[in-house]
Amino acid sequence: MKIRNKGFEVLSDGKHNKSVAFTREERELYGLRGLLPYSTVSQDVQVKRIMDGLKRKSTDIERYILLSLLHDRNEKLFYRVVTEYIEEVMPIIYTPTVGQACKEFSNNFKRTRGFYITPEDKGEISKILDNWPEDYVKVIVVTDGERILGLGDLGANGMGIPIGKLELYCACAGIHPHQCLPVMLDVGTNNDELLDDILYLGYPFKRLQGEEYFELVDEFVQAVQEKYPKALIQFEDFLTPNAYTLLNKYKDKVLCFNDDIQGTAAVALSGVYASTRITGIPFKDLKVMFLGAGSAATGIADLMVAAYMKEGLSKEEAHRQLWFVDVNGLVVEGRGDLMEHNLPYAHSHEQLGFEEAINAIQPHILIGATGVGGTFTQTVIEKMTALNDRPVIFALSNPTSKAECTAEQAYEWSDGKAIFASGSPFDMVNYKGQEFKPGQGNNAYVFPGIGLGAIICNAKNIPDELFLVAAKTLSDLVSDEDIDAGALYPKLKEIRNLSLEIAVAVADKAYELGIAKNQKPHNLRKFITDYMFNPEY
Ligand SMILES: NC(=O)C1=CN([C@@H]2O[C@H](COP(=O)(O)OP(=O)(O)OC[C@H]3O[C@@H](n4cnc5c(N)ncnc54)[C@H](OP(=O)(O)O)[C@@H]3O)[C@@H](O)[C@H]2O)C=CC1
Ligand SMILES: CC(=O)C(=O)O
Ligand SMILES: [Mg+2]
Repeated sequence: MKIRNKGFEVLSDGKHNKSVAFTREERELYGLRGLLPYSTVSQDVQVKRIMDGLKRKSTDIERYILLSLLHDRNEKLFYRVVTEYIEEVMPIIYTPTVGQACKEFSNNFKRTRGFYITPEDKGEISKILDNWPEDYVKVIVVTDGERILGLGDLGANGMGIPIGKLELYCACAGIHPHQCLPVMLDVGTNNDELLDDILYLGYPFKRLQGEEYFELVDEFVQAVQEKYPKALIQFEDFLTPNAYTLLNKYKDKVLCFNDDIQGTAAVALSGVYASTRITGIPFKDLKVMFLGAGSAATGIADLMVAAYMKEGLSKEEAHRQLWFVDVNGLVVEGRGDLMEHNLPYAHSHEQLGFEEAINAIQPHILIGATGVGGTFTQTVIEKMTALNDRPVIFALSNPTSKAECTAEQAYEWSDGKAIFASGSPFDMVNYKGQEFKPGQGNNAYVFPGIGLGAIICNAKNIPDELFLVAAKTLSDLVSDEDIDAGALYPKLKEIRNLSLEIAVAVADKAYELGIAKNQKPHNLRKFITDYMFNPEY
């Protein structure tokens, strides 16, 4: 470790600070004598102090604040805690608590993290980007805060999402923290409550829209390309029409992806693959019904089409296996209210309500991505159970309050038959004396590994093949023991290894496709392992 500062500056530099873990020699060297209490403790003991501190807090938002202050104070200790206790800590730094943290972002704002761009920066984004202190940014997560989880337009308060996603990049895939850049494209908000709140810290105007909006995003993308030409841009939580416009504009030219469309697709497809090991239904025969026809659901369907085609189905046959229901009922031909991404799935059929549609289509799998809690009612789950020995139910909406149904409801209403996964975590459920462990169908299982693979090989772009290979790799890592327990995903505590395996597969595929700009290392797995950030002192 190279530290140039002395004394208090060392202790207030989160990147290097070890606090009471500084040894006698280090205290002498960095001018810390007299500035710390006598005892020198190990990082293990510091981890224990933090975990004890978390237990003493009475709410998750207080735990979020404790961890966020730790992140500022001592980066390595923060990542040791997150890496070692990922199952306990992920629900705090990520969904569901990050939803609450975003709502309260302005109120709880203490120390800045990340980069803010507003319409006032037009023409100067490149210049102000020079204020960012790091030279080697590799991963950028950017949002404009218009669709934060299922919570709607949270404006600049949505900054909690890029921060949380990048924390997962470092903890789950070992990206180096100084190579991460959270970005808030603060183009205003249409949320009147925020605009009326004197504590709101964002750009206090209505959202920039149309041409001007896309020009600002374009200037940002160009500025990043110039300053950090190897950086991956992850678009996150944009409103669906903008999410698609931006993805279609940049996906072939820039190293980027939309996590809600493509990351979610990979994690859901992985769960679908795994479900076939439980139900015994061949993948190509699966009929899937989506509730919600936005970016998350359509992204999944589009990747499933590619997966079906790999199994020999034609594009048209693949589309026919996938059915959507939205607020206005079954998505069918001739409906005048559909968006472009819905059209391939608007089949010739009479228009029906959700429950009638389940009866008519008889899906094996139900995937909810509505952003509306409770939309999988008891009747819906009972209908799915009447049609299937083992109905597969994904309630993907976040945070927990927006889940289409809870884990407990899925198991109770299906009399223990449902194979269930949700976007936000649920605890184990005991139903009629049997223990059920719900899976977490969240893109957090895949985006860190996909991003790691893409930056390691310096991919030109991220085509669908890379998401397909990520999905397959993850599903192959679900153990027989997990499958026997009805789980669709491996245990979260294995996430670092899962991300490594996904990264290897993604980079390998990029080399095979000829889109990797870096030379292929002799031993790709070792090369990636050697790169990965280790939070131990
Ligand atoms: N688990 C995971 O990894 C991920 C989960 N998500 C979650 O998915 C949710 C949706 O995100 P996204 O697709 O981007 O949002 P969108 O707003 O694009 O999509 C929501 C869709 O649901 C429809 N809808 C709303 N209410 C109902 C209802 N009562 N019945 C049927 N359909 C309804 C909407 O119709 P209309 O437009 O007509 O209102 C729209 O088609 C969010 O909660 C988000 O947190 C997203 C990404 C990843
Ligand atoms: C998980 C995620 O990306 C979302 O809910 O938007
Ligand atoms: Mg998202």
